[in-house]
This record gives sequence, C-alpha cells and structure tokens, in this order.
Amino acid sequence: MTGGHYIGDDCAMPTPEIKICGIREPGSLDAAIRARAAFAGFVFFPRSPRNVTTAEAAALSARAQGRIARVGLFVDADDAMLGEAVAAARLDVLQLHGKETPERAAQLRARFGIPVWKALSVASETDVARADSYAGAVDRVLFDAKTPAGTLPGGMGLSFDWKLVANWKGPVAWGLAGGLTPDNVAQALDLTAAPLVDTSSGVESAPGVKDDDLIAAFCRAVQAR
Ligand SMILES: O=C(O)c1ccccc1NCC(=O)[C@H](O)[C@H](O)COP(=O)(O)O
Repeated sequence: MTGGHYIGDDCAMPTPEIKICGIREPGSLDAAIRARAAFAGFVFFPRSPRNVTTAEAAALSARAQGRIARVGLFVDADDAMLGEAVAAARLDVLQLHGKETPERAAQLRARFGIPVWKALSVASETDVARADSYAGAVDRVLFDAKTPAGTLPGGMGLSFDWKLVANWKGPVAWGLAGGLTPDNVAQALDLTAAPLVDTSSGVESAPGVKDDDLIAAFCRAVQAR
C-alpha cells in the first residue's frame, strides 16, 4: 500500500505531514514543494542563521502561494512584528517558539484568525504535560528538544527522548521536532506515531544552508514507511 503505515487488517496510519523549517532561498522552497512537504517554515528571529526579513518572506510567500503552507516562526514577538510579518508573508500558521502563554497564544489566534502552533521544549514527562494547558488556545503543540541556555530556542539539531511522546494522545494536535534527520525520522515515527514531523538543521549542509538532496531524502524517509 502507499500513503500510509500499515498497522492492521483494514486500517492504516496516514502519512505524517512534514514541515521543513528555516527556508530562506527560493531553491530550498522549491525543493520542499517538490518533496511534497506540507509546511515551509520562515524564521522571524534575528539571532537565527535562518532569519528572514519581511521582504524576503514576502518573495518566498508569493512563490509558495497555493503550493505549500507558510508557517511564520516567532520567539516572544510583539504585536507589531507579528502583524508586519503576517501581512507581508501572508502566513498560514503562526508558530510560537518562546515563552508565550496559552492566553497570549489564544489572543494571537483571535487577532490574526489563522492557526497557532506552540512549541514546547521537552526533557521530562512534566514538560509534555504542559501541552494540556494549551488545549483550546492553540491548534497544535510541537514537542521540541530543550536547548542550552544562551543558544537558540530551537533549530539546534538536538533531540529529546522520543519515548516521552510515544503515541501521545493529548487534547490537542501535535508534532515532533528536534534533531530529526533523513537517517532517524523513520525510527522516530515508528516509536512515536507523530502525525507531523519538523526538521531544520537536519536538512542543512551548514547552519541556515538548506540542502535540497537532504530535504528530498527526509521527505522520502517519511513517505516510504
Ligand atoms: O530554526 C531556527 O533557527 C529557530 C530559531 C529560533 C527558534 C526556533 C527555531 N526553529 C524552530 C523549529 O521549528 C525547528 O524546526 C525545530 O526547532 C527543529 O530544529 P532542528 O532540531 O534543527 O531540526
């Protein structure tokens, strides 16, 4: 069978959705579209090597229109920055990767009228349980690895113990991120049954430099299961 992971007599797990994060170049965007990723992530965080300006995001957005969903990634951004990016890049999703509370997330979802995802840094069961507080406030939580103080809050190629979210059945949609690569994503999916996987540095040849072949390999590894 194709398009899913066979788990029994007559039912199959749907193929997980794929987000390729930190896209800065038209060629990388085209590679993600060719590989049938569902989401392209644009990072609006100046300390990141993947940061894009709103003008750069606007150009990428026009290329993405109707071909892949556009996720804007923010870290404790203020309303002005969010509003400028949403308008310029015509974002389809807001991904909040800072200390945003459920109340802040709900406020932004109401203000911008687009889905909001909240990234949660995971190192323990307690961290995973925080997802419950975002139910009703966001459309998806993204379980990601904790990163060392003073480094980026994400995009560090670090993974966490996937057993912590194995077959997670919480009150909100979810996704898996952190250290996922073409070589380990199938194993991560076998262990967790994540409905969405997200990668950034795992498909790069250097920080912020996406590799089209790695993007293709990552997506193939997800879709071939
Ligand atoms: O990707 C970044 O540069 C980044 C910077 C600041 C906050 C979040 C960031 N990325 C968030 C993502 O959604 C990444 O895809 C996720 O953290 C996984 O990254 P990686 O471990 O490099 O695959």
